Amino acid sequence: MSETGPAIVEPAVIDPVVRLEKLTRSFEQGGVTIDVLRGVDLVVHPGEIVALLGPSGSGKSTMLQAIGLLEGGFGGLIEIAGVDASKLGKDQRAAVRRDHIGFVYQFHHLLPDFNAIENVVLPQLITGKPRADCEARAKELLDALGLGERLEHRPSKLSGGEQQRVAVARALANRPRLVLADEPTGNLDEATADKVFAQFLELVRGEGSAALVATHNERLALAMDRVVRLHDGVL
Ligand SMILES: Nc1ncnc2c1ncn2[C@@H]1O[C@H](COP(=O)(O)OP(=O)(O)OP(=O)(O)O)[C@@H](O)[C@H]1O
Repeated sequence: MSETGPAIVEPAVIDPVVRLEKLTRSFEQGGVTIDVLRGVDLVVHPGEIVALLGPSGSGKSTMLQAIGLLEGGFGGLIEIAGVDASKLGKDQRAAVRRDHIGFVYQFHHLLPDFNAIENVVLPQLITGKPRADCEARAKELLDALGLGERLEHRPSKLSGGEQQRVAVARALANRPRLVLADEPTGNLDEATADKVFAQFLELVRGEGSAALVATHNERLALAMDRVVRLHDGVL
């Protein structure tokens, strides 16, 4: 021990991946105002995998759109990786999405004219990374998802579960700090959904990303680190 005693180690200050405070969103429909989100508070920490449950129409997708910085019209605070989104313009929001967030939807939204590996390479190319590195990363992810023999297949030649696994690889390609998933296995039969979701969780955990997963499925929710429920516009 030195004369001055042991070094004092300051705890590292790590920003939450997501911080919402009093998030609100209303929609006008036929002259009626519907208050969908009425003051949602949420913190998601780095590497944490959170299930977002709630009945149909409770606002789960609306919440993911807010966090994904996909739409305006929200009240309250939305902070992503320590950045206050309300202070950002359109291009800066797009940059935060590109650098920090990966998306998986209920339907895969893969580009039909590109094969599996190309679908995972494309979102990486816009970051300016060399193509060979993008391809190596895509191959690594698709291999990990058991699609090593399907790299050259277009989406129409893949099964529903395989298509969704390519979508998972695409979401993780740029090593996002946060994955937003909206019913990621909602379009699959139960057995396939369980298998794909287990692979999704393993990969997200292995990558150290945080995830917020909207689902109706209580069984899937139990496999995650924490469950939050949206009810009457609040968590
Ligand atoms: N662009 C919009 N214009 C008007 N109303 C909207 C709009 N988007 C969503 N809503 C309404 O907001 C409410 C919440 O919708 P949202 O899709 O977020 O719910 P959800 O919990 O994801 O539902 P589900 O589980 O069925 O997907 C619904 O009543 C919906 O009709």
